[in-house]
Amino acid sequence: MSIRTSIATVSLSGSLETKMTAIAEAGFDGFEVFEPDLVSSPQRPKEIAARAADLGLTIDLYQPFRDVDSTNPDTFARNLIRADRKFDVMEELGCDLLLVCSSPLPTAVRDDGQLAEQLHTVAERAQERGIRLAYEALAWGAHINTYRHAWQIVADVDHPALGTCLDSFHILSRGDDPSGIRDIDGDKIFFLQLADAPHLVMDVLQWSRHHRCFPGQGNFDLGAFGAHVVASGYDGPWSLEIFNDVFRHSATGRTAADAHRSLLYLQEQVGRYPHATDQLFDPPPPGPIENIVSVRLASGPVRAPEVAWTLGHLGFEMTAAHSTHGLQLFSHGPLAVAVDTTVDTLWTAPGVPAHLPAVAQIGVRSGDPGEWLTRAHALGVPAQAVGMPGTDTDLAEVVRMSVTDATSLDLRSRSSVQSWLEAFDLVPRASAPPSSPFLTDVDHIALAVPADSWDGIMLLLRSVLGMTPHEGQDVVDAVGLVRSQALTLTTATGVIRLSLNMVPGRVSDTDPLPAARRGGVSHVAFGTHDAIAAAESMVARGFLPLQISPNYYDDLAARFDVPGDVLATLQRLGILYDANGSGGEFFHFFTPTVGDDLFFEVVQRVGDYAGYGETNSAVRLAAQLR
Ligand SMILES: O=C(O)c1ccc(O)c(O)c1
Ligand SMILES: [Mg+2]
Repeated sequence: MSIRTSIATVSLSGSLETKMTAIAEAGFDGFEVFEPDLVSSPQRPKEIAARAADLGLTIDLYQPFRDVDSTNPDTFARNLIRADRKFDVMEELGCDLLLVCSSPLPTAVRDDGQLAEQLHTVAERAQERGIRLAYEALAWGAHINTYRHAWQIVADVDHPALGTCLDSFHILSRGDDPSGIRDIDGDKIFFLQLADAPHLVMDVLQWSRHHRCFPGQGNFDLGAFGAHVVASGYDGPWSLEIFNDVFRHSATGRTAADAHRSLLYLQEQVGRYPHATDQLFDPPPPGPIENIVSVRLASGPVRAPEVAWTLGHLGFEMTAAHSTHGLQLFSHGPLAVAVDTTVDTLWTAPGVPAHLPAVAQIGVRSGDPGEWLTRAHALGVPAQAVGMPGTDTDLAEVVRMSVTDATSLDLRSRSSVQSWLEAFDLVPRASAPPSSPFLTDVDHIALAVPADSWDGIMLLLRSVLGMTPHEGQDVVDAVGLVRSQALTLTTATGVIRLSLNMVPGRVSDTDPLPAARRGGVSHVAFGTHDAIAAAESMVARGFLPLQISPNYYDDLAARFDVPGDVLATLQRLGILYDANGSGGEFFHFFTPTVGDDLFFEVVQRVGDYAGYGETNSAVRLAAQLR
């Protein structure tokens, strides 16, 4: 037996029919009918039931009610009549579980005894119709707003047709301790709703109605939460109830697929706790992984010279070109950057203009890409084994998955990295690579992602790869706001760091803002042991440092004890600085943007500095926009 998966129709966009189809295709077992979806549907409840059955879906819960109890006797009497009519609908739907939320109204009953009495009355009537009630505490309920209090009332009523519904959002948003769930009789938990959310400081009702997301997309510890639920003995469906403004207009099928993946991922998380049930989905573990070994940039023919020129400043030299694929290989010490100069290499969604240049491919070395393929497929990610053009590389040597519409992640075996390099003309276009390389590795890659792909990408990186998200960041500057989120993965050979950037909201392509602001800017950051020496070498190659405001260096002098001569050098070379208070330091500098949407960074980490110089982002953006 496996855990049954379910999702509330409110979590998806489109008509009820569209939602049901997507829910079935994504692999769910059932769904919750959200009242407005039913009321606006042209299908009668019987037809909805028939369609659900055709799709192999059960209707697990119906939620037409938020305010059953009332201090006004007339209102309560009217609510009972309303309940009877809704029981009729449920009979036709073939659904026997009704959600009852704690009332947020001023007329909510505030006396536990009276509330128990009213719920008992409704439970009696439900039982006559073969229906059960699941009572849920809303975080903003007028009187009942904690799961413990809701459970207390349910225990007091002690009626077979009344149980409780747990919703992770209402519990975790309040900072409540979920461990008390272990003490609830699992048979009396009639339903489980799961939602994640990003940490936000705002009114809890607005937070709930607009910013919930799927498990693995936000900041709640749902693994621990799920372990408490398992310990209670609950064995009903795990259902997603996600109110999210972006999902309301995103592609239904893609959101449903992400939703289902989130429940698989959550089960894997819960399975790491002791005494977890063997009903939990247990995907194949992550494969071996090392570091980023190659980057492929889509530049197109027009931007190619500009990209080559910038890479030249960074100390890269074009060492080879691909005979048939329009690829140029730039090398610097151990680093390989392939520049794709063809016109058709940037895949974008229909109607989305291809901004160039872009990070098209990130190559990561793995001892066994095949293991990643198995894991990705188990989690429903359409990863592929690909062959290298011009080689007879074994197919399982490279495993590719799309991260964004424009960027793929390639897991490459050691031999495929070699054959990838060998696929280029062996006749070098330039002399030997620079004798003393000053860049050591790819420190991090930042990808600009569209707002409606953000949550799906987070889930992909966290679920399949097991990356860990860090505190998100909003960078506000003269022309708007960029949200950024770093994720890391500690590997056998170091740390893979990716960061996602987006400009929240929809900005049209005809917007007078600089193009770079439409979706944030991507960048590739190379590591160095000595940022000052690296910058000097680059200046010797013709690099013009970004002009950073002198005010920034005045501020540095005020915040840190940087010696005056070092400060003068940093300023001359356009190097920014940060320190973490425990001896860790960070030196970094940037190229201007190449085209509209890409730049490069050089970073030096000292000690245990683990950040990205986030505090300097606004200064960097201002300098690049000038
Ligand atoms: O926002 C609400 O009103 C609402 C309704 C039903 C739920 O299960 C819930 O968690 C929230
Ligand atoms: Mg709920």
